[in-house]
Amino acid sequence: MQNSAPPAIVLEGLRKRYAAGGTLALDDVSISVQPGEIFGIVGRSGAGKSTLIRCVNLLERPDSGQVRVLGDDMLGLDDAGLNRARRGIGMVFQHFNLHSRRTVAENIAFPLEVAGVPAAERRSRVAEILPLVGLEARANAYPAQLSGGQKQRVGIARALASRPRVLLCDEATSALDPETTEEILALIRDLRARLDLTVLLITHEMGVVKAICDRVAVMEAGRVIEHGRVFDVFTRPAQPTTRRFVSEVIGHSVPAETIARLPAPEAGETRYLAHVLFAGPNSTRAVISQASREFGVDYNIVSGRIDEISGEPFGIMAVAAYGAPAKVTASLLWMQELGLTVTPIEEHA
Ligand SMILES: Nc1ncnc2c1ncn2[C@@H]1O[C@H](COP(=O)(O)OP(=O)(O)OP(=O)(O)O)[C@@H](O)[C@H]1O
Repeated sequence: MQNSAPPAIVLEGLRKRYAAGGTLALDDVSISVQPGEIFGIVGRSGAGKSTLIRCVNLLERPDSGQVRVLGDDMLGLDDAGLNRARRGIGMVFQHFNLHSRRTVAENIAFPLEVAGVPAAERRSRVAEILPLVGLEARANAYPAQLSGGQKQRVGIARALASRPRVLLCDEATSALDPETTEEILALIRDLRARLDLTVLLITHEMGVVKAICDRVAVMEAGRVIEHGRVFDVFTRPAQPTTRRFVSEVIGHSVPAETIARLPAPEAGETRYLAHVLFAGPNSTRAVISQASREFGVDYNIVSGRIDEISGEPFGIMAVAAYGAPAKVTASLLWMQELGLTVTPIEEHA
């Protein structure tokens, strides 16, 4: 998705402090999103994600820094300019934010009504959007009659009403069950391709990033601590926080019964359980047997599987290493130097 076109969104050196003397919600944050890209921002609660995404359409104003969207210098626009620019930026919310007394069609038409679009044009635009989100049959339903997934489809349709080129998704699937989450993510991916959208999303779930993002930035305490192609960040996370996020998705804990069946370490030895993740042509099996030979460490392979991100495969193994503590450590460091990612497995998880 990288290309030479100017970025659709550029955030540069953003700082934001809500209260004098309070902590920085954004501390020198810079990201740039290419046209057509799905860019994810992931972080724990309080990391600054909402503040950041709300700075894109200036629902929140940064104290300093630059915000450029589709070529507009957002902070330099007057009210009329800002209204125009905002029509090019749709936003989808976690809790849908629908009007309960308006039908699906009326909810979708709402932003057009606010923008003064004539009724006939509103109707034809709504008729155009409903099939895009699979809601043709529910035009006259009220939000209370819809499932969570359908409500979010309305939220997405409303965000698309003014034909934006940029879609901001603020935890758009966090209120949905896993199956509905998958459906909505597939819909967003499909709409990106059909409507040529650029998507910036925030989430606390690495599963969402793995499912649809091209690139990701990881936030912590108001800063971007790591960013890159999703495949690279998943297979070679550099920061401990990123490693924890990644292990949520690809390093599920090994069942206690499995661990109980593993031999105990002998006197003077240690047993170290880890996930070993590899990408590209490296054969994990060869690495494991070489590590065994060269470091005198026994590797017991507990489980192994192949997964993929954006069509690129990678392998993940759970291993138990047995040997003298210093040798086990040295062998694992050697694997990391080869580019494999080693994450400890909690024995009590
Ligand atoms: N309106 C506000 N007034 C004061 N402080 C705020 C406000 N909004 C956010 N904050 C503070 O700014 C920091 C970043 O919050 P933000 O909501 O951007 O993080 P987040 O990563 O989106 O977390 P969450 O998922 O919980 O919303 C936090 O310390 C938060 O308490």
